[in-house]
Amino acid sequence: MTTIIDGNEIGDQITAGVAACTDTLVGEAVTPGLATVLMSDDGASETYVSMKQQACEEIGIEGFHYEISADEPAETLFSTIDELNADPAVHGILVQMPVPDHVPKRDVLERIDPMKDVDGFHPENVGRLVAGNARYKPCTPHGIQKILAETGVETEGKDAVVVGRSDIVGKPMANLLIQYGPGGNATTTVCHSRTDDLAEKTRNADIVIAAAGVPEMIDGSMLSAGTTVIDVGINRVDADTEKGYELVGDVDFESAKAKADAITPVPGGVGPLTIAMLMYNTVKAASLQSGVDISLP
Ligand SMILES: NC(=O)C1=CN([C@@H]2O[C@H](COP(=O)(O)OP(=O)(O)OC[C@H]3O[C@@H](n4cnc5c(N)ncnc54)[C@H](OP(=O)(O)O)[C@@H]3O)[C@@H](O)[C@H]2O)C=CC1
Ligand SMILES: Nc1nc(=O)c2c([nH]1)NC[C@@H]1CN(c3ccc(C(=O)N[C@@H](CCC(=O)O)C(=O)O)cc3)C=[N+]21
Repeated sequence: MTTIIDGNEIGDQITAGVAACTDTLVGEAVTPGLATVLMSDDGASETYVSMKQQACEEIGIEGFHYEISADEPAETLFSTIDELNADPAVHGILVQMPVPDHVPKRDVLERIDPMKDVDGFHPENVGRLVAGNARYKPCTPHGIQKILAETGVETEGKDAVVVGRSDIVGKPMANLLIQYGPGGNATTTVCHSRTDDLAEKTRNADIVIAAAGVPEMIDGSMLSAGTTVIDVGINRVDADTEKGYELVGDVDFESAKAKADAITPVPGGVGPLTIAMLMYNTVKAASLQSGVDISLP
């Protein structure tokens, strides 16, 4: 029997632990605060940002939301970040990616105070992660680590294949998988659009993590029996539904399920963990900035 991993359930468990930490902080007169900044007219980005704000509300984290029109100069975004860096009520800052083409992404990430960088994208935090001394683990890869642990999937000594090398998902995921200790010690291959014979790589894997942004590109024929399949992809494809689209992953769910030992669905797989780990990092940020100790799950 293939296990269909329930990301909503695992996410809820983590969120409950984070909510308890929030209560501890509030009892010490520290209300964790998360600022989200959206500079895009993209519908999907708006959906994700509002989900993040809703999660804050449910847990008792104070949410601050900023919208900047996509045709504003980069300077407008920079000055918003400067204000949030200086605001003691804001412990975490998330600038929703992607930003418009005229805004230099690297300058945005470097502008955020690394102590408030709850995405973990600032070079200082990336460096710490690579050095094995992470402050804020990037939310999606950290969430995937939690999924694997909760599902009882051992990573040590296993062959893991990460499809995608983005700064948000692929690279930090591979870095976590090769760390020493629990959730790491995997022999990790990172594939991308220039990889020759991807199927040969994925067929040799015990764990496949698909984060390419290409609808249903990994199918059952590319997998060996018994593989754990983590589908990060969230693709909107045109469909005759109320919203006019349907969400599909980077994995062809039915054919992959037939081969897999365990598999995450889309939606309801990795996505809820990304949000849960963002709440986790925000509470950690509030603890680090206030000096109030908490024991995160
Ligand atoms: N569930 C969640 O919480 C989240 C989901 N996502 C989703 O995950 C997916 C990936 O996101 P993100 O990492 O930001 O995407 P990017 O577009 O930044 O990166 C995609 C990566 O996949 C590689 N790639 C593209 N096509 C192929 C191919 N045919 N074969 C092999 N590799 C390929 C690219 O290679 P190259 O570098 O050579 O161009 C690149 O490294 C998207 O669908 C996104 O919506 C993202 C974040 C969170
Ligand atoms: N600075 C920054 N940080 C991010 O973490 C970040 C970002 N930019 N840009 C875009 C990606 C994407 N992302 C998702 C988060 C949750 C779901 C999620 O919860 N999805 C639901 C379904 C959502 C729906 O219905 O559309 C699910 O999979 O069940 C998806 C995608 C965070 N990202």
